Amino acid sequence: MLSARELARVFFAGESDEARIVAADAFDECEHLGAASIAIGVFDGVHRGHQELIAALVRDARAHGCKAVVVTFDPDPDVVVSSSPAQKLMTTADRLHALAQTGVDVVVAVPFTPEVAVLDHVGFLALLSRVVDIRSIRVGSDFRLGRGGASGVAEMRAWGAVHGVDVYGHDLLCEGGEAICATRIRHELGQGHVELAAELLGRPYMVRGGVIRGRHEGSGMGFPTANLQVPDGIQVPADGVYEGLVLVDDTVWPAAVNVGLPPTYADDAASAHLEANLIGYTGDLYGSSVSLAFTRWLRPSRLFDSLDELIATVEGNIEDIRHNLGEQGVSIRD
Ligand SMILES: Cc1cc2nc3c(=O)[nH]c(=O)nc-3n(C[C@H](O)[C@H](O)[C@H](O)COP(=O)(O)O)c2cc1C
Ligand SMILES: Nc1ncnc2c1ncn2[C@@H]1O[C@H](COP(=O)(O)OP(=O)(O)O)[C@@H](O)[C@H]1O
Repeated sequence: MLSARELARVFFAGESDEARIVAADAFDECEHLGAASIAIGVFDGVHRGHQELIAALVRDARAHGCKAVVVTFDPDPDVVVSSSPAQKLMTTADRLHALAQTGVDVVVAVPFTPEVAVLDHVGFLALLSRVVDIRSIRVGSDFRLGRGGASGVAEMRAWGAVHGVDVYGHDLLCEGGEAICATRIRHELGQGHVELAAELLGRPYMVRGGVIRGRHEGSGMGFPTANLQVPDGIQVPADGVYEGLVLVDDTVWPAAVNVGLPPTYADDAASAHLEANLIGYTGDLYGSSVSLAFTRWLRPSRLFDSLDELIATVEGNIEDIRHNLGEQGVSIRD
């Protein structure tokens, strides 16, 4: 099992080192924050590439003797401008929370309204100047802003030259010869490659959800499962069986996870689509909110001819996980 500190990081459950968050609904009333180096982006996933860019932002701020401010959007612009938005790696709340743990001073969420969507860099930077006195700007080298992506690094540099603001186009961090980006991570999750996704993210992929009632058959089979309802629009890894970690209150439990309609019970509408057996847990989870991190792909879900075979196979998976992650919960506050 990971250390308490690492587990807290997986679930963004740390309480220290948190930056101030100016949420989108507080943007209009936000007081002026003073001089700042800023980074602008959506930052879905807050993956290793984002983390590297933000570490460079913190250095920019130090060099300019001012605050480090991450500027992001709520909602994710893709949800507003695209007719078929991608599944997201994080809710906005988690995105802001994860950004607030990167060592910056402030995270500002700009409300992504239709009016903001049409602004080019000149209009957008004027809007931002209401809350910060911009000293430097750092964006990914492929960054685009405005209607049809009208403004990029070159346009922002030209603006910076006039206003005495340094503009840095940050080279995208690569892994395996390819840039790390949210689309790539979504693709890997869609293939069930949760270990590769974790390598790109810098931590295991995590979703949160409420525990709902299922067919109540798990307990009878010897492995009760918490059925999770993940918010709409949030990506879930490909159907299959995984090893995972589940956070309940302050405790992380090793877990055996099934994603997708169980093939053996596919015609039962009450079957769970995402369920986890928490190893070592006894109690009632109905109605509670839990977080689930995917640590290892185990096998595809399959159709079993007999119940005994299903139970023996799942018990084998649980045994494997118990061996790998232990057989009890670990507090993240230790
Ligand atoms: C680790 C794990 C692996 C599972 N693998 C399969 C599988 O391969 N095929 C299948 O039909 N169901 C599989 N299941 C789902 C079980 O059939 C399901 O937990 C059981 O039917 C209870 O459903 P309920 O929670 O809706 O009562 C798996 C469940 C778990 C927790
Ligand atoms: N170790 C455990 N792992 C998961 N859920 C557990 C565990 N122990 C008790 N539970 C409880 O049992 C419920 C699951 O029981 P189950 O028979 O599978 O019913 P359902 O079909 O409603 O999920 C969970 O929602 C939770 O409240």
